[in-house]
Amino acid sequence: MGLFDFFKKKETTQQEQQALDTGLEKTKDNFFSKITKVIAGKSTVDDDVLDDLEEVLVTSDVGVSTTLKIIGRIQARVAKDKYVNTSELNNLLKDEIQQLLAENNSNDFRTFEYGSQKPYVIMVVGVNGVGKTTTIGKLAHKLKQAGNQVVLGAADTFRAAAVDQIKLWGERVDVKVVAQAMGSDPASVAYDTLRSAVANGDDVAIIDTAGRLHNKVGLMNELTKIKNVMQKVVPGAPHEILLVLDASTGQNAIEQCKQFTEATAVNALALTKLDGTAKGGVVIGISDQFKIPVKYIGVGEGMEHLQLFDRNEFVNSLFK
Ligand SMILES: Nc1nc2c(ncn2[C@@H]2O[C@H](COP(=O)(O)OP(=O)(O)OP(=O)(O)O)[C@@H](O)[C@H]2O)c(=O)[nH]1
Repeated sequence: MGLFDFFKKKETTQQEQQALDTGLEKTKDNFFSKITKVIAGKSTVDDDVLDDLEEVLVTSDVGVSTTLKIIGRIQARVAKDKYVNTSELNNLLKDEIQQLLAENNSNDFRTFEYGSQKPYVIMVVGVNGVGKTTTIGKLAHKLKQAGNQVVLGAADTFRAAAVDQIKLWGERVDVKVVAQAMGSDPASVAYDTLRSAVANGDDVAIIDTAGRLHNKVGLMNELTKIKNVMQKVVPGAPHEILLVLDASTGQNAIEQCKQFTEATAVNALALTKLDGTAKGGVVIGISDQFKIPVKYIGVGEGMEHLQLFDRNEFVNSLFK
C-alpha cells in the first residue's frame, strides 16, 4: 500500500473509534452539561434558548464567527418549523455542525491527488510544545506501517533537545533521521534530508522546523529559505505544509493558525492533545474559519494515537 492508499477513506477500526470516543470525553461532558442547563425547564427552542446556546458554543471554543453561523442556521430552521421541541436541539445542532463542516471542507484532503510525487515532502511547522515532534514520530510510524519508506529531517536546530527528540522517535519507529549539529542552518538540514531521500528512493520526507514565532517577517524568511533550498533538490517541494496546533490551548490555537497562515502557505492541519481537554470544539471553529483541511488529530501520547481526521466521525462521536 502506498501513499495514495494511506490517505483514502478506510473503515475505522474499533480501536480507533474507541480512542476517538475516549479522547473526546472531556469535550463532550463540558458541552452537554452546559446544554442540559440551557434547556432545563424549557420545552421549545425560543430566542432565550438560542441566546444561551450561543454562549455555550463560544465558551466551548467553537469561536465567535462559527458560533454565529451555527446559531443563524438553527434560527432559520426554527423559524421554518415554527415549533421545535428542546429535545430535538441536540440533533438539530449535530446536523448543522455536520453540514457546516461539509460545506467548508470542499477542499477535503481525502480528495487530494497523491501519487506521482516522490519523495512526497511534508514540512512541519508550529510553535514549541504543541506536539510537533510527537506528531512527526506518529506520522512516520503510520506511513511506514502503510508500506512507505520514510526519512525525517531534524531541521529544528535551534534547540538541542528537539534534535535528540526526533532522533529518539526515529529509533522508536525505525525510520532514518538526517541531522546536523545544534545551531546549524535548518535549510542545510532540509537540503541534506531531501538529497538522502532522493538517493535512497524514499517515498516520504518529513522535515521538522523550529517553532519560533518571533515575528512574522522572521518566520516567513526562515520558512521561505528552507522551501527554496528544498526545491533545488525536489521541484515542487514541499508538497504539504502541515501546521501542528495544540487543541487544548483553545483560542490560542486559532491565533497561531492566523499567524502561520499569514507567514506561509499552510495546506494541512494537525490538532493535537484532544484527549484530556474540554476544548475540542476548537476543531469545528478552525475547520470553518481557515478552510484548510484538518488532516490529523492527536488523541493520546502513544505512536498509534494519531488519526486521520474524518469530520463525520468526529461529529458523530461528539454527539454519541
Ligand atoms: N495527551 C496527548 N499528549 C500529546 C499529544 N501529542 C503530543 N503530546 C505530548 O505533548 C508534549 C509535547 O510534545 P512535543 O512533541 O515534545 O512538542 P513539540 O511541539 O515538538 O515541542 P518541542 O519539541 O518543544 O518543539 C509531549 O509530552 C507529548 O507526549 C496528544 O495527542 N495527546
